[in-house]
Amino acid sequence: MSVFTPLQRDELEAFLAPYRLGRLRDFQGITAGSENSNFFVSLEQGEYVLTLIERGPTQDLPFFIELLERLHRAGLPVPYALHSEDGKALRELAGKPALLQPRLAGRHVIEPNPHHCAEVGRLLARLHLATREQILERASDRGLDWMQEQGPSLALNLPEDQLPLLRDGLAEIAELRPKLVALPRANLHADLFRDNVLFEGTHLTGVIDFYNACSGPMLYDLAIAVNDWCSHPNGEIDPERSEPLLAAYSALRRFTPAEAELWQPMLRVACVRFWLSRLIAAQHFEGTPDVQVKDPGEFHRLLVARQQPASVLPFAF
Ligand SMILES: Nc1ncnc2c1ncn2[C@@H]1O[C@H](COP(=O)(O)OP(=O)(O)OP(=O)(O)O)[C@@H](O)[C@H]1O
Ligand SMILES: N[C@@H](CCO)C(=O)O
Repeated sequence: MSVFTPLQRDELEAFLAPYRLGRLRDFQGITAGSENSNFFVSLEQGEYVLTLIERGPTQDLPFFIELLERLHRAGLPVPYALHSEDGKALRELAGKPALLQPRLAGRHVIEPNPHHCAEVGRLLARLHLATREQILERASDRGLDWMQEQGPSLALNLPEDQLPLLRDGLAEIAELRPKLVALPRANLHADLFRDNVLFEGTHLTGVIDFYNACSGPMLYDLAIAVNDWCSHPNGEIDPERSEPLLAAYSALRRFTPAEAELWQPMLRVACVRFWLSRLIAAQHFEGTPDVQVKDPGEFHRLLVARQQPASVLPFAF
């Protein structure tokens, strides 16, 4: 279970009182998640999720709050920070920045089918369309510069046979950087994995965990999503899932020729990003009880598979 900061009932009750949502019925730490501490909180007036922010610069929290507020107003199924009676959305609990959000319905889908993938494509297009005219600027703290900074030292601990792949991935990012940053931009979720989306049947009911959200090239969000939602266990892309995802997206926002040209490299950039962050997480938390560590090897496999042309962006229709 990934609860880095355990809570006592009385400190939680004191924290919740100013929301005026009734008495605390129950609360429990959430087992999923690997970055922040999350709790399901049952109050007399409903079900909520409490998040204690465990990493990242706290000066960025107003960005997340404003982005989610805007997406909520645009009708997207996202959590948003509730305000306490004195008007505060961002508060503090156990020495950590803390947010209380409505609990969204639905469950994570581990084995998505083409319908789930089409829903994810539509959701991403709606997110980009809702923000691209008036982008809330925030550079990712795990962006291209971060990859170039972290990559070489993380490479030192890699098995010999994995080194060239990472080195080539970083060289490609350095070479393509000017083209990548010139692609059409919007606000991005930047972490749209299966464990950040909720479904009831094939209906998408929630998108959570916006703590990697940033401004950047929209194509990057698609690459992240396709890598996670549409890959076979051997790392290869499954066109039965990637094509509906990309088609549903492009029905709402057409891809540009520049995006089509950079699609394969962008899939690789997204592999490098999560390969590196998982290597860091494994270094810090491997063997730590109750902390979920995701396999860095998964993104090694995906990056191997992405050396061959993997999927085509439907920019022509
Ligand atoms: N608003 C919400 N409504 C319903 N469930 C939620 C909500 N927020 C979080 N959860 C549940 O809590 C789990 C962990 O949340 P989250 O993914 O935000 O954790 P994290 O540690 O910040 O992220 P991650 O490891 O995915 O980067 C989710 O998988 C989901 O089951
Ligand atoms: N979604 C990420 C973890 C949070 O950034 C991963 O699967 O590595």
